[in-house]
Amino acid sequence: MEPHPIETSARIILLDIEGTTSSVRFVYDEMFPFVRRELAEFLDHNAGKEAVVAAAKQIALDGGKSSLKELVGSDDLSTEAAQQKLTTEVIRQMDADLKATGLKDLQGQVWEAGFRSGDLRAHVYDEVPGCMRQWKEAGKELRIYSSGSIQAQKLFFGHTVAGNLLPLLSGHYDTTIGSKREAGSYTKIVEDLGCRANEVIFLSDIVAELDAAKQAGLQTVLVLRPGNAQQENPQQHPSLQSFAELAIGKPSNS
Ligand SMILES: CSCCC(=O)C(=O)COP(=O)(O)O
Ligand SMILES: [Mg+2]
Repeated sequence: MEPHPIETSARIILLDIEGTTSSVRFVYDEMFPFVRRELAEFLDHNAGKEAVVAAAKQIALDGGKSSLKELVGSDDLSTEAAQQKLTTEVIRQMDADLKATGLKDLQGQVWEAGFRSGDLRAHVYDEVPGCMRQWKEAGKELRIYSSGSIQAQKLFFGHTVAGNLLPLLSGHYDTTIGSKREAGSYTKIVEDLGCRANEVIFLSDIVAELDAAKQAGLQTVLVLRPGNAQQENPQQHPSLQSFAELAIGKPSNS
């Protein structure tokens, strides 16, 4: 039996990445292990860069320290000892699967070499590129809201298994605008977009994120992909297994 389409007249389609456009497995089996493997060498070559020190400072704060100095014993990362202490904290935060801004910033910087060399090619589900193109041609604006940093999002969509999808995207949001589980973050996104909340439809694999978006007045859709974590109370949101089930441009009942 054909799945029932989800009809929406939303003008802006806001997409999550992990578990929505792309498989959780790619992130956990390829992207995160890349960081664990390459971090020490990355720090060896890049520890003096302002962007790396800025991420390290945020990692220290996100980890409950008052400063970088409290975490690594100095205000910079010039010594091997400081780099090792930072590495230990990064691994601790990754083991805890923190979606913290500093960790995501540093991960994005480490992934850059992987995406540019071709070691990493971002997974997207088969129908995703075609649907994104179709939506864009129909006049919809496509944007990303992910815990992955904006830099990482651009690398990701610029280097997918289906080629460069970045030109299809009109904008990006990450946790610098706020947590994906807080309604206020979606209100800020709507303010940035300069539209009404119900002109935006948010697609995600996580009910807590959709609850927050719905509270802010956005339309929401739960994306069910193989390997996604089981969600509690999913019935609050319409759901789909493929982007092809989203029927755009039709009257919305929201
Ligand atoms: C380019 S995003 C890499 C994956 C990642 O780090 C992440 O946290 C994705 O989380 P999402 O909010 O997209 O579910
Ligand atoms: Mg997700």
